[in-house]
Amino acid sequence: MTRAALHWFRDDLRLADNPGLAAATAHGPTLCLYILDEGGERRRLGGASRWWLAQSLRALSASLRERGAELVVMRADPADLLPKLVAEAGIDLVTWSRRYEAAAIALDRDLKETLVGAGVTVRSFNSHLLNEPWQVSSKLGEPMKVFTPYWRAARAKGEPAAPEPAPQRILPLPLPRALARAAVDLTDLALEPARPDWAGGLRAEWTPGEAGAAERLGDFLSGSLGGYGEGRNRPDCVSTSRLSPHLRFGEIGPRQIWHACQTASAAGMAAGGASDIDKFLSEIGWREFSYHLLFYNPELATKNYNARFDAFPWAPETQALKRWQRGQTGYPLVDAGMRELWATGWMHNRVRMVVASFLIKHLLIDWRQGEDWFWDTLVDADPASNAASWQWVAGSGADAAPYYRIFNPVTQGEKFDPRGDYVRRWVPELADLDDAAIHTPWQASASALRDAGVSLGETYPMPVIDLAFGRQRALDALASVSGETVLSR
Ligand SMILES: Cc1cc2nc3c(=O)[nH]c(=O)nc-3n(C[C@H](O)[C@H](O)[C@H](O)COP(=O)(O)OP(=O)(O)OC[C@H]3O[C@@H](n4cnc5c(N)ncnc54)[C@H](O)[C@@H]3O)c2cc1C
Repeated sequence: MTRAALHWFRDDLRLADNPGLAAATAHGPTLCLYILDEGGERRRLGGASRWWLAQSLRALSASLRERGAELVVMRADPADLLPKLVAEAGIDLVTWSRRYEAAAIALDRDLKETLVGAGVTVRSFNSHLLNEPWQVSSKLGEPMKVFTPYWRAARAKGEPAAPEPAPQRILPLPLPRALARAAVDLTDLALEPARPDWAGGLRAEWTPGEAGAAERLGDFLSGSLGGYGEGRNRPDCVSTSRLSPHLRFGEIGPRQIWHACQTASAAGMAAGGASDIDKFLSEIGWREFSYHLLFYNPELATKNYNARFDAFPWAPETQALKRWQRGQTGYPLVDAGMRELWATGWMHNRVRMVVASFLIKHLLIDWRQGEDWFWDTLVDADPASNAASWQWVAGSGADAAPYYRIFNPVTQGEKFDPRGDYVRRWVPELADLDDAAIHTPWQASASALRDAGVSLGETYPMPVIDLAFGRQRALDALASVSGETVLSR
């Protein structure tokens, strides 16, 4: 029997450290396939993610071509397409990297059953995580609910396997003639915005694809890893790796990041010391923990992890949500973050926490509205990390920040953007205010505002809500569902 393989690319858009691709190409001529599947139960990708996906597929296609293969792209229901394709092409091995959302798991399970029933070998692999959700558990064998013991247990498992290099050459398996017409050009997928083309800021900021991810990692290890433990809180400098969208689409995997940290450190090439590396890897640990939570709580993006929050008295829909989305709340740090998100598809973690807390607590808007907006606008919108992080800020999640921890956008700005550089970059109409007023324009004197060319209510909005009022309203709302009275602190 001739040997022929198919590797189905999904959230593993890379050649190196891709064990499914390696197994397929070692088996025989390989069909490299990506399917855009928008019909099933899986959540449709948001706009920024669709843009990223288009660039990433383009990069993957070019790397495959350099190694002799083609990326075949189709828009289809995988449950229909794959059995037909495998039969037509005489494929006897199908490989893929595992996914962890309930709808994807169900699809993969059913498909595997069908293919195996047809005599095809199906092999699935882990390329997305250091540890798959079921590999870490409490001493009683139960899912973990608290990050610190989770991460301790994960680290106790030892070093992750060393990443495999990319295959040098790939023997291509041509698409059978009967299905050739089902293949589409990337542009036919209409993943990128046309009119209006809002992606200019994304293009300027990012280089999607495996090579772009490797470059980001290299720059980080020799740059902002130094002092990461402290610096990671500063949105006014490049203080973190910005690897999140690359990880989201599997252009790089956590095993590669882990080993690159160790190698750079051993070679004296890492800008940071052991504590910076530990802190950085523990952030990768939060990503792992989020997948652990998602796997055991498939409705993490829509349902309160802590059911006590089901009765939470959210405020009725107002214009406030729109003002938050557009970066027009009148609080400079919040507005800077929301505008950075709109322009680049990304926002610094510290600012994500501040804008999320402001929406949920000061504006009393259901965290799901914020999660949804981030899902549409983030290039790193991730089914696990986005949902887990929103629930973390809301206080409804696992190991969450207590609901009564309410970030004050003014003091957060003064602490983490002390000279106002971040605000000046993203809220240019405030650029000429002096440092003392940059986070509180409504408190500036009339002459300071005039000198800076700021006219409140015209060139920049008045605050959408009074902070003390919003804070107390949030605490009262909490008391109504928990019976806890939290004194203002
Ligand atoms: C409300 C809210 C929503 C978020 N939504 C997402 C999301 O959709 N996708 C996403 O990847 N991250 C999300 N995060 C987590 C975090 O903000 C981003 O991962 C981080 O800002 C990405 O920047 P970086 O790559 O420079 O991070 P670095 O500091 O360089 O961290 C390295 C990697 O660790 C992971 N990581 C870091 N912090 C976290 C965290 N708190 N939770 C989970 N993983 C983390 C990311 O994969 C990141 O790339 C969210 C945080 C909040 C508060």
